[in-house]
Amino acid sequence: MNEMTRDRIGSLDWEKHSRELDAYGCTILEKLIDPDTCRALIAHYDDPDAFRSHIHMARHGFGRGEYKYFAYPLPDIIADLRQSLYPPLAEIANRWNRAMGLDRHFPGDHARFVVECHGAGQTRPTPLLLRYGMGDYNCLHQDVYGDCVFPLQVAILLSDPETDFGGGEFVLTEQRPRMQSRAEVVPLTQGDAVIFPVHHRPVAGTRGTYLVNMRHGVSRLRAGTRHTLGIIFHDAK
Ligand SMILES: O=C(O)CCC(=O)C(=O)O
Ligand SMILES: [Fe+2]
Repeated sequence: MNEMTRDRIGSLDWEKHSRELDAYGCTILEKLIDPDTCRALIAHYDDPDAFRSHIHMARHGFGRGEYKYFAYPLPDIIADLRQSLYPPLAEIANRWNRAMGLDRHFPGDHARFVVECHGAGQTRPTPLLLRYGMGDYNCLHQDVYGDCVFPLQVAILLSDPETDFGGGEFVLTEQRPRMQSRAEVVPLTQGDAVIFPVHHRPVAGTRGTYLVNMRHGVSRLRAGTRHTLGIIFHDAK
């Protein structure tokens, strides 16, 4: 693993990010990726050998725009990010499971978790690059690909909202039992990563902990082109 990525991620203020995830259902890692690396990642989009599949969202009713799932072996930087981001997130996921009274315990390192996914028949990699042009959007959704689910995921904005695109905000919605839904718009600058729940999270209420259902998506692009890197920790069937 790349020492720099691991050290940088290890030295982040995980107590703060953990608190923000508990309070709001999302947290931002500012400037996780530098602009040169963002551009290098965007350039991968046109490499035909890097991906296992190419999805046109409109064909599936997912929105408008496209994305590609990376093939194994992942490019080094993506493998590094997936491995380095996983351990602090597994601690949060395990704490959340305890709060929800679930037995499920996630192993401390990603390689061991991937073995569990593979055992459940989920063997295809899920990190993806997304590309949106003017008028494109991503409908609210949940990235569940089977029974083996790691409950947190990360999206990294590779484009610069100052110069590359307009609109295209990252949006989260939170459906609370017997209550109206809450929306969160996440302001990202180039290289920022947002951490958010895949499908639900626990919220501490006056009468104990309850589960809220979460979805994420992207609002319509008003101008330009927007690229994102998505890091999902479970593999797919
Ligand atoms: O483009 C985005 O910001 C959202 C991408 C997404 O849905 C994901 O990474 O799972
Ligand atoms: Fe997604």
